[in-house]
Amino acid sequence: MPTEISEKILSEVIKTRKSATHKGNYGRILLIGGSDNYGGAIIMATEGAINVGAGLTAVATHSVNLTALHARDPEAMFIDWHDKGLPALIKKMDVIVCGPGLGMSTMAQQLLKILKENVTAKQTVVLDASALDLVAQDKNFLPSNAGHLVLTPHQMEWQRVSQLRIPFQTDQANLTALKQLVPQGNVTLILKSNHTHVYGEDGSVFINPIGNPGMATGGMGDTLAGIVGGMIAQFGPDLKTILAAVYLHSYAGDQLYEDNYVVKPTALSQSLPKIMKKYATSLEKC
Ligand SMILES: NC(=O)C1=CN([C@@H]2O[C@H](COP(=O)(O)OP(=O)(O)OC[C@H]3O[C@@H](n4cnc5c(N)ncnc54)[C@H](OP(=O)(O)O)[C@@H]3O)[C@@H](O)[C@H]2O)[C@@H](O)CC1
Ligand SMILES: Nc1ncnc2c1ncn2[C@@H]1O[C@H](COP(=O)(O)OP(=O)(O)O)[C@@H](O)[C@H]1O
Ligand SMILES: [Mg+2]
Repeated sequence: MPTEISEKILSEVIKTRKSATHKGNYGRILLIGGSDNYGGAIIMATEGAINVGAGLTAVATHSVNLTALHARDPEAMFIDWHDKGLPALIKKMDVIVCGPGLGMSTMAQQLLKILKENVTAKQTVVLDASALDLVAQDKNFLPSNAGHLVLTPHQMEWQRVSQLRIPFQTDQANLTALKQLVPQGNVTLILKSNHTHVYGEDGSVFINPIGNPGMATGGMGDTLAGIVGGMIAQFGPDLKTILAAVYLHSYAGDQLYEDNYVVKPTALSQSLPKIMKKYATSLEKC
């Protein structure tokens, strides 16, 4: 039976910030994605990362997305995904999130190749959306040399990657498929649904008991990918950080759903700093 993630994970993971710190202490994150059709996806992922407090956030995307990105999020740095400086930038990062709105083009494939060639064991890679669909087509795209991998498929993306049809995605089958995909085991699977399951590298299984159907709207998973990346950038790639990120996303969604019919991903991101302050403060008082 999976263990339920509970509210206490938030105060366990979210730390009150110390005075003698600067942005470099809260992690560097690069988000890669956003084709000419799907710019919104990488912007929503970026908003997730910025609003959980990543210290420095950079975005590698199609140049057509620059104005929209900077109009919404001047906190984010930008690099054209064709830029020859991308490999050097990847090397400077703590966390790389790849996939939201990436698409399936030759360029998208090239970007995954560049990521794989430049990532090191000190870094965490979060793969979402199109990046997972490309891995489903060719397992060589998996950046297995990263120190830690986090995969965030929805059920259909996981079907494509694991070859397990949705009704057959049981915890045991998912763990077996994950082991086959990443035999070295430095991987966490966040299998998204109305009650997301999280599979740790030690074979542990967790279920998220919260969340709501107001969250069933395009961009909600992109936002989660950014939240997961931003939390790891600050608090490290432990399973607890990942569980806290999943819980926080749904907790914020539930707060908004109390008096909104639909939960907009951008509104969810806006609400995160206040929620995090509350949980960090409660730890301070202990
Ligand atoms: N604003 C933007 O720029 C946005 C851009 N986006 C970008 O679009 C790209 C494609 O990603 P995608 O997720 O939209 O398409 P795909 O992978 O084909 O999945 C849909 C298929 O899976 C099925 N399905 C079954 N179970 C499911 C489940 N639990 N959750 C979800 N789906 C489930 C589902 O079933 P059906 O609806 O038919 O019942 C359907 O057949 C990717 O790069 C992404 O980042 C989006 O992020 C949106 C906002
Ligand atoms: N009915 C629901 N109840 C709870 N959470 C939901 C529901 N529908 C969607 N979600 C959440 O929204 C997110 C959807 O992810 P995904 O399908 O990748 O969205 P997108 O690709 O459009 O950004 C997941 O985190 C999922 O858990
Ligand atoms: Mg998605």
